[in-house]
This record gives sequence, C-alpha cells and structure tokens, in this order.
Amino acid sequence: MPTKPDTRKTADLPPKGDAAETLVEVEDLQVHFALRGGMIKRTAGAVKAVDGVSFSLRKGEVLGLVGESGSGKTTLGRTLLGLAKATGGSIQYRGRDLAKLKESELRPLRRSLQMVFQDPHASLNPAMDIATAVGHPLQVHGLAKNAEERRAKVAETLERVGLSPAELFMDKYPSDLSGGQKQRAVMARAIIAGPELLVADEPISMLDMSVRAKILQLFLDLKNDLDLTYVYVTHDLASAKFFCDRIAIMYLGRIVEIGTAEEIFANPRHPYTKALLGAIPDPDPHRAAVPRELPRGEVPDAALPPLGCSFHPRCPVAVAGCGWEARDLGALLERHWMAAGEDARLAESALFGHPQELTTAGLRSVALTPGKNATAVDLVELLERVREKTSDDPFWRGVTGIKGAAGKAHVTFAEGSDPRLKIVADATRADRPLQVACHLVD
Ligand SMILES: Nc1ncnc2c1ncn2[C@@H]1O[C@H](COP(=O)(O)OP(=O)(O)OP(=O)(O)O)[C@@H](O)[C@H]1O
Repeated sequence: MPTKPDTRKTADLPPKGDAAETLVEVEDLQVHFALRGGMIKRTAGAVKAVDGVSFSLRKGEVLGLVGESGSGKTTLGRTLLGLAKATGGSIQYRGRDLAKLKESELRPLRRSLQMVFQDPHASLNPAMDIATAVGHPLQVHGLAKNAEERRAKVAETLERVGLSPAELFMDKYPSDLSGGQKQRAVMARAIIAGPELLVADEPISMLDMSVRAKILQLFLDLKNDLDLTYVYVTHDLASAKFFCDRIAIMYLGRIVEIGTAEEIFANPRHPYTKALLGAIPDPDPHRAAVPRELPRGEVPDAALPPLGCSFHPRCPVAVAGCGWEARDLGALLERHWMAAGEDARLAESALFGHPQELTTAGLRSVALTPGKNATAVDLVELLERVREKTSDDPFWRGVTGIKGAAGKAHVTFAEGSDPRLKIVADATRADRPLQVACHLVD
C-alpha cells in the first residue's frame, strides 16, 4: 500500500493550520489584460477577465468554477496559483498575499500550489520518460537525496494514481500511454511534491467518455488521502455536481452565484444559473453535458461589457433597472429583423443614418440620426411598430421614452445598476450561505 508522500521538509513554507480552516481568501480580485493598439492606436482599454471576485476556500473543499467560454474561469484559476498576475485585490494564503508576491517569492510555494491542465497530451513532454516527468518536481524543489530515492518516490506516486505496477510505466513515453493514463501521470506529477491546493482546469474534457468518471473518482480519492483542496474549472455542470462541494457560477469575469452544489442544483436563483442548468441534457458525469444553448446570443465582449448587470442582454426576466443601453436596442432590432426577413431588414435599416449609434457601448440615452430619405418621425414610428411586435421582449421594460426632437429620434433608458453578490436570506446552509448577484433576488 503506498504511503502519503512525505513532502514538507523545507522550511520555506508557512505552518499548516487545523483542518476546518479557511485555506484561501480571495478579496475583490481583478485580472485585467491591457488592450494594445496595432499600427493605428486604438482607444486604451482592458479585457476584464476577472473583475472583482471574492470568495473563500476551506481546506479540503472542492470548489467548482463553472461558466461559458470567456467567463474568466481559467484566468481566475491561474491567478490563484500565481500563474497569471492580479491587477487588483488580494489572495490570502497562509498569511501571504499571493496577488502581491514576486516570482522569486512564489517559487518556493509552487510545490503547495499545483495546476492540472485540460490536455494531458500537451502537459507531458513527449521526449521525457514518465519517471523523469513525474519526478521533475522532486528535482526542482530538492525533495529527494539522490536518483534512487527519487525513483522510489515516483514509483510510489504512480501506484497511488493507479499506474500499477509502476515499473511497467516508469520507462515509457507519453505516446505509449492512453489519454486516461496520461492524465494519471500528470496527476502523479502534480501531487508528488505534496501540494495543498490544486487547480484542475477541465481535467477530463479531452478524455474518452469511458474514463472520465474514473479520473474524477481518482481526484476525489487523492483529495481524501492527501488532504487536498481543489478548484475545479469546467463548462460542465453535470460533472461539477458529482465532484464539487460548492460551485461558483461565473459570467463575464464575475461570480454571479455561489453556494453548495446541493443548493445550486436544487434551487438555483440566478437566471444565468437556471439557464445553464436547463441546458444540461442529462445530469450524468459519464456524458459530455455542455450547457451552450443559452437564450439570446453569445457572451458579450469582456473589453466592453454591458452596462449594469452583464447578463441583462440575454436575461429572459430582466427588469427596468438592469442597465439597458443603446446597444440593447441594436440587438433587439437584429432579433426583430431575423424574424421579419431580409426585405424588412433592408427597408427598415435604411431609416438609420448612423448605424454605429446602435452599437456604441455605454449610452444610457441615444439620439438616432435618420437616414438620407427618412425623418425622425419615420424612426419613431418604426420603433413604435417594432415595440408592438416585440412587446414581450424584456428590453422594453428598460425603455423610458421614444420621441422625435430637433430632427432626431431620442430613446432613453431607465437608470440601471450593477448587482453585487449578496447573501440569500432563506438559503439552507448558514455556514456556507448561498450568494447571488441579481436585482431580482433579495
Ligand atoms: N493573456 C490574455 N490576454 C488578453 N486577454 C485574455 C488573456 N487571457 C484571457 N483573456 C481574455 O479574458 C477573458 C476570460 O478568459 P478565460 O480563458 O479566463 O475564460 P474561460 O471562462 O476560462 O474560457 P474557456 O472556457 O474558453 O477557457 C476572455 O475574454 C479572454 O479572451
């Protein structure tokens, strides 16, 4: 029976605390990537990949980060381990703020903070045999006295991840292994130095269906045996249900809902969580449940996020105060023209003199310029006709006025605001309260 690797001999790690402790405390974390202009200088801006995220992670817990592509899950996971640079906020871990540490200060902590990536094929150097690859962290952190001790530890760790008998695998190369075996080897390399926190970024999504559940089970067994804490990054709510204690639903750089997996599945409160859950065909971790079919379009550009609640343009139950703006009118007209057909699109879009007025970000009111052969009255009449046809669309809840004045059609929107995460009063778990960022949830 393999024993837990003895890996904590260096003095550079802070002392471990008791089992129920908070391991990581993230406060208002921001990771913004500056946009650079090309030959022609563009307006300065930034992609807000992570934009004001706060949560705590208990020792031994599995926290899922779930959301569509571009929601910031990977960036958040990487930043937790110091692999991406925070531009604001803090990540408290054993008395240190990882967000502020220099690379040289992070290096000794790396054995405690490990990442498992999506693609096991790309994670292993094809020219390195498995024993060398898995033993590499021992070398980097000086955790084995000699090659013999290193080989023994590698063998022990390979056995632990189910690559048994280890001697069969030590001298093999990645190309000799199946996808599942490679991910086991990657896991062996991740645990060999005795980490405490592991970020697993879609660790099963590239594996064959038949081995996914087995690999997740291995992760759980290792967690229990080795006292690990996981952050599990995934698109796949079904596997998160199986694997996670708590789930954070991310949308455009923010956590919009966070709570126990049980509560998120039994009683989701955020409209986005509901939409994701509604899109799971079958809550079975053996299946690839990718919740992509969400209402009304794609995740918006993280460099120019919507006003107010970022989810409002796609939200089926959005209300007046959700942050409506001119771009939403542009999107509504697109939906209307999709339904009305090409002739209507050609005739009606010609009434707009400056279509960019409908695509500019951040306009709480807009003065629309009529096209060449049109007047402000034509525009107002068109908008009223469209309103009649699409009266059920939540967009109209945010419109406070449409009128013609000074040769333009003026559209104004209700005052909106950005909902922050707040604790839901009737949540079932007082110790791990459900938090939701939505104006509709008290
Ligand atoms: N190095 C970078 N430079 C600029 N923008 C970046 C960088 N890394 C990520 N982004 C942007 O940050 C946003 C969040 O990306 P991230 O990969 O974290 O999302 P994700 O939810 O993990 O998506 P996926 O599931 O597709 O990996 C995206 O808009 C992405 O284009």
